[in-house]
Amino acid sequence: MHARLLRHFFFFFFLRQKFLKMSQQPLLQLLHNASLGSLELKEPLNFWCGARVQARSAGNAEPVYEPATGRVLCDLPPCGAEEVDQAVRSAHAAYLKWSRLSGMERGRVLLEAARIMRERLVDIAKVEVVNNGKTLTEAKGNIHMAVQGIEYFAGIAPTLAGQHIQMPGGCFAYTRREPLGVCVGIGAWNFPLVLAVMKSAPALACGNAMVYKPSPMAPITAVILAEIYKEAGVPDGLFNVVQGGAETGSLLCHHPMVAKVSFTGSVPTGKKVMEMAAKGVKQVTLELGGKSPLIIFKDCELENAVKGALMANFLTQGQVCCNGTRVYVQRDILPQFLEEVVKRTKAIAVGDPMLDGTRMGALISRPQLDKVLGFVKEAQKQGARVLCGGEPFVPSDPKLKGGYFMSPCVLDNCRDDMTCVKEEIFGPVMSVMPFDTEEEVLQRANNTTFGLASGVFTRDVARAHRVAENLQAGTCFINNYNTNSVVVPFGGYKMSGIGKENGQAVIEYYTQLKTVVVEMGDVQSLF
Ligand SMILES: NC(=O)c1ccc[n+]([C@@H]2O[C@H](COP(=O)([O-])OP(=O)(O)OC[C@H]3O[C@@H](n4cnc5c(N)ncnc54)[C@H](O)[C@@H]3O)[C@@H](O)[C@H]2O)c1
Ligand SMILES: NCCCC=O
Repeated sequence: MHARLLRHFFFFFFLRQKFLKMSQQPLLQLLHNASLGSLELKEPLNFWCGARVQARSAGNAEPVYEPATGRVLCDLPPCGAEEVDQAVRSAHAAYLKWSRLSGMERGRVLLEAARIMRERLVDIAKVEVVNNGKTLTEAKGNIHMAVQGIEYFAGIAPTLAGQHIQMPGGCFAYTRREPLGVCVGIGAWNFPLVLAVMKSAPALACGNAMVYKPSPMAPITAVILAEIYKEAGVPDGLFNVVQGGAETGSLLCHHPMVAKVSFTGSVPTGKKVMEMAAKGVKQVTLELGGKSPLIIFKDCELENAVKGALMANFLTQGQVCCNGTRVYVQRDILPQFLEEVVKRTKAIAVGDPMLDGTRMGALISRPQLDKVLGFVKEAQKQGARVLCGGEPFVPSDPKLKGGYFMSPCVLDNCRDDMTCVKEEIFGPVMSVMPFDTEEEVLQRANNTTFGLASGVFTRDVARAHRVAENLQAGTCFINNYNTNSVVVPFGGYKMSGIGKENGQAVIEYYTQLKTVVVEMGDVQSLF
């Protein structure tokens, strides 16, 4: 009897050890070679104090879907006040250590993180495909961009410096660029890892800590990033992930130990975030939505303009904030433009996002798909003509039958007052309109509350720069579109946002400037 009990004890002890060992494996190792239709997520997706953490309560858990199949990947319980507090406190403790390192030391750790991410690029990209539905080709490009982002800010870290300012009588002042403290990042679902990196890499490079909340629709790769940072040598607690939706986000925005909120998402949520941050006089960066104009003049190189319009509308199933979805084409070339753009849109291979040849995967969710298809129907009712696409698409592979696919759509006969031209659709729908003069098109292009991006195709150099100057948008692409880069500042005008991400400009948004004034003589007192 005694021996049997002992055997049982050792058996369960062995199982427990095995389980503990498993749960300590990096998430990516568990997801190694992720594939569609098979991934099951049992591991916790929160991360603070340097470890993955199970949410306290499984209540209110929301399903996370695999967009290409419609399968449930996991149920995601949201973090509550206690968990948010733990994550913020863990970030604050790490910030006290990290902010004392030199920029060179911080940069070295970030470079190691970039090296690890590059080594695992394909595996991470596959997880992004499973969770987001975008094609593997695009996901690989996204992860490559994330690696570059970490490398870029690793390089910026040692260059952070203040100014020396001479004052009368040999006195002088100097400025110190200091971190803010605990920064919160809140992300959208369309570029899950890229957005987490675009916020965390500059934040960490500047000496801050971060608590990041991914979108509950694409929660996985942020945790992989947390594990990579840890492996690279950041102190435990420096980068944390809390999962949840609006309520968790709002707890983060209100937390008194948070110095800044960097938010990426829609305009309505951005307004709420700004209001919440205002209560604590916290800094905000808002990267919001857009309805960007792309202007194609008759003197353009037509083939490039057509390719540019496709790149401006159909990457990531059209779910890109800066997409040029209002395509203004000078009347003389409209027929040729439409013929070519429709031919190429019809040729876009929609389907299994893991396959090399696929160029369009699945939209993020069933409601998003329905919403986008609804925009197409509404456009038709308002007088637009569907030249191609705009229909649900069912791939032949039975595994993908429940996926959220649609055929990319080109709308002609559009007018500026139509819903499809005024509102952000966030799906693969291009609205095309004719114009006659430069003055007219600029007025129409700027007649919007958005101001994220814009584009112009012309061979006339003077016109290109004149149009770029007069477009009210944070970015203007000349003779291409969506050629964003980590080295170039990105951010919106008007209701599309406040602040910049990427490029050196972002340093301004993750640091504060302290002025030190030095007297070299005696105090001249009036009293
Ligand atoms: N400008 C940019 O760089 C950029 C980049 C990507 C996406 N976007 C925009 O994001 C939108 C699509 O993303 P989405 O649907 O995830 O946006 P969303 O506004 O619904 O959600 C964004 C994030 O905010 C969180 N959130 C929701 N309510 C909140 C609240 N009350 N307090 C705090 N957090 C809250 C969500 O959980 C999510 O993490 C589009 O408008 C797109 O243009 C902008
Ligand atoms: N470069 C990432 C821009 C994301 C917009 O949706």
